[in-house]
Amino acid sequence: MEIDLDKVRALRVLGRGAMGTVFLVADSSASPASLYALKVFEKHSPNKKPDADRRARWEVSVLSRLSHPYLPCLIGSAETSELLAWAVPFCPGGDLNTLRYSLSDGVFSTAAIRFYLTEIISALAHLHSLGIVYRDLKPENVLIQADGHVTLTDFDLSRNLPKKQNVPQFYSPRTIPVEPASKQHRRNFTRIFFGNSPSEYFGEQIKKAKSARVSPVSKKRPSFTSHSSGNDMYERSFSFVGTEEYVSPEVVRGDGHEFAVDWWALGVLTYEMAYGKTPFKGRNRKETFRNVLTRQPEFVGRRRSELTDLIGKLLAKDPSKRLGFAGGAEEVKAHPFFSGVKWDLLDEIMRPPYLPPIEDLEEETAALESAAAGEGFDVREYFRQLREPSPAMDQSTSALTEF
Ligand SMILES: Nc1ncnc2c1ncn2[C@@H]1O[C@H](COP(=O)(O)OP(=O)(O)OP(=O)(O)O)[C@@H](O)[C@H]1O
Repeated sequence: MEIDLDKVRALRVLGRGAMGTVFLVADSSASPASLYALKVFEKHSPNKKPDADRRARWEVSVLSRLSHPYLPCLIGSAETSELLAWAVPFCPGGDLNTLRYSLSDGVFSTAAIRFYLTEIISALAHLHSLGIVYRDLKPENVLIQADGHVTLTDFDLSRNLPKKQNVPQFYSPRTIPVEPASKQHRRNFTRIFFGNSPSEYFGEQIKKAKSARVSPVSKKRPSFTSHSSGNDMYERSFSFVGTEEYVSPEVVRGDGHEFAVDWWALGVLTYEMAYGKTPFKGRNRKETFRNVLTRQPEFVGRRRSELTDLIGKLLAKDPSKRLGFAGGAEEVKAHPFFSGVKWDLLDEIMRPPYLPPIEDLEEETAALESAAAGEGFDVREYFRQLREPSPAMDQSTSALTEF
């Protein structure tokens, strides 16, 4: 659907990321007016990351293919000479990271972990079935819908892994760009998208780490190789992307990676939900990556259980030994931690452990009322004023730009 930006009033900024600004908007072209999240990418922003244009369009194309209760759908998009904007359903419940911080002890109960994992696995299974590897699973990207169920967000780092055909051979080493931490994360997470091997970045450190590796890594490698995952042959990607504490050993090593990176990230996320911290965090990035390569997760204060067994299997350093590598999502679902889960009836049977507070939900009604009363601002004007602030800048927009 083509969104008519003349009919859209932005009510507030929901968040900012490397790719763009996300607004809560009311669209009066529908009757009654509808509320959604509008992600806006500025085409000519001076802070634009290399390749951002392609990644923004990629995100839109991924969204247009999704149809799953725990994944966002593309409501519509709009493009001007300055902006690319796309709309997805608004999730009023915040994200899993914020939710964890709101808990008194900062960790989820085993039952809550099982609930969230089943929905995330179900969403990953759908992505993988489309040949899409997500590559950015972390609590901040797990949003909570109004009914307490999850939605994964942020697909600009995802990647299509085409089935093996004629394997392209191209590989051009270049300097490794590290994305500056532009996003106001609640913790110091920097997303990384290196073009190729990170070894230049690591220097000596990676060599030390490499010497501790169990499986030898070929020094000579093509940009793509193939292997069998489930019933299909998929290529592997060699780009170095992800979020520091969530990147897998094969990404750190620059070995090439495929769907198993998502199962690794699921292991990190599960650990964080259970222990309130990620398993490999070091004092700096180099130490974190060395830990990713060499250190085993510590299960301090917890008896060995199906949960710790699941985490250990998802965090297998060798991707070919990792849960989910050979058998995909079905293999992960079959782990004893999920015994009794009715995977086909998740929405009907599973009750969310937490629901967004009623005040947060009432925001929707209030937002629609204020939009009907003519409040809000034009997103095109918002960016124009950011570029050329004028003394006459509208008070409400001014406050929002300082958000
Ligand atoms: N559907 C939504 N409902 C509510 N809030 C949302 C929604 N989508 C995104 N947000 C908010 O906007 C923030 C930025 O969104 P998103 O992560 O998609 O942007 P990004 O530019 O791709 O970020 P990143 O730097 O992680 O790539 C999120 O962290 C979240 O707080």
